Amino acid sequence: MKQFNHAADTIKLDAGIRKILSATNSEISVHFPVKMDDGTIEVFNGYRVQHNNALGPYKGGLRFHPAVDIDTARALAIWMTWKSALAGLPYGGGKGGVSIDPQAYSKSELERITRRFTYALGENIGPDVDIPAPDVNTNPQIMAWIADTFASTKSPSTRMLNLHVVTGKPIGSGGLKGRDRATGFGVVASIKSWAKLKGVDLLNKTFIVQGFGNVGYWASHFMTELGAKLIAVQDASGTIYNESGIDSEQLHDYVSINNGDVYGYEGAKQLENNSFFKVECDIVIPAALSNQITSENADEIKASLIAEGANGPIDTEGEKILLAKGVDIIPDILCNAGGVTGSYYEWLQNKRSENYNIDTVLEMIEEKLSVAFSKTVESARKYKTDWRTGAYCVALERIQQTYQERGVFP
Ligand SMILES: NC(=O)C1=CN([C@@H]2O[C@H](COP(=O)(O)OP(=O)(O)OC[C@H]3O[C@@H](n4cnc5c(N)ncnc54)[C@H](O)[C@@H]3O)[C@@H](O)[C@H]2O)C=CC1
Ligand SMILES: O=C(O)CCC(=O)C(=O)O
Repeated sequence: MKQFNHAADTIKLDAGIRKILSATNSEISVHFPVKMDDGTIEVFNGYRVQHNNALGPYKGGLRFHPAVDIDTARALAIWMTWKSALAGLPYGGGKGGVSIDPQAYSKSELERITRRFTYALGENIGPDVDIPAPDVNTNPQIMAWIADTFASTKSPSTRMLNLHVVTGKPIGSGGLKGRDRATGFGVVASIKSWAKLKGVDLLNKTFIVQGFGNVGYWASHFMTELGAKLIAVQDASGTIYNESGIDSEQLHDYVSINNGDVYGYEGAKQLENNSFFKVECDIVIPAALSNQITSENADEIKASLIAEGANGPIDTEGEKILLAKGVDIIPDILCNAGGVTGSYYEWLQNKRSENYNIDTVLEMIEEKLSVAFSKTVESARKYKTDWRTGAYCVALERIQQTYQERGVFP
């Protein structure tokens, strides 16, 4: 809300529209029972926050993590509204999840948890209402279970018309070729736009990545393709470092047989977790959780660019320190918008009964992100402000225009 209020002041946002955008439209909290493998019953807490739908159906991921609660879902939903608006997509913002550690459950328990959660959300989601997608600890398999459960509640004649209630599905279930890599690809597309703007050659530039899941891995993959060198990775299991370079593909293979964890990878040495942001490098890509860079550690960062793959990785105090040091920050709502943009093409593909090929998808994503990057930089110049505020101003101006043209239902 601090970020929003600062941008709202900057563009002198209409007072009524500021009031509308300061509140979430709905906050759904559900408690649902699931039978465990041993026959006992557990009750889980799930959330879906729908912030604003002035531009189109609510859109945003579902997270399965112990830290998920209504506050987390609220912040993430609000960021989705700005992200979709900045990328020029016909969506509003929503986000949600279930408060669980998925590693503590078997695959069949996770399937039942997902299906009961979907059932509990009922008509609050739908292809033209609110369209979830993957986020932390959720994946294409989980999206397929959601699509199947939601569609199964419809009459046989309309069942197949409802599969695009979620995006990020497996390819065989209507998924988009390239959605798996869309977010990491978009992070690197934004870094390329930055490099072009600043006249920086990315060849041999060093980078470090926090989080080596969907976003962290694919960002590393595409950075490596450009000739940049990955030298440190941190995830929930620990921190690894190799100044000669870490092979992102080898690490990915290791992680996939090591329970998702980088810990123990032999091609790098282990570091203390609190040394990660101190690593000397050119680019930092946070691709894990929020509030990782704060007033406690912002000063340790030596890179010239932070590309926010994660949502909200830098808190407002940390950001002040970084900006004062002259560090460039590509803000989350721009930098990681490749994911929701890919989701948009999946949704369109399903609506139109089409199949896009992967090259077309990546080209379309790069084009949209490049436009959003230019608009952000122009807006920051116009308002003499930082890129995050510039990006928010573009998003708020688009939403303001919609409200001004359509009015508010009496
Ligand atoms: N998946 C997507 O399409 C999108 C994801 N994002 C954001 O990117 C971030 C990562 O999401 P995904 O890659 O999808 O999740 P993921 O579940 O695939 O990977 C999460 C990674 O973060 C690591 N992690 C968790 N807790 C950590 C901690 N305390 N310290 C360091 N690392 C930690 C995990 O070990 C894992 O490597 C999240 O902030 C998410 O909201 C943003 C846009 C789209
Ligand atoms: O793909 C989507 O719809 C949303 C992805 C997401 O949750 C995010 O951008 O934070």
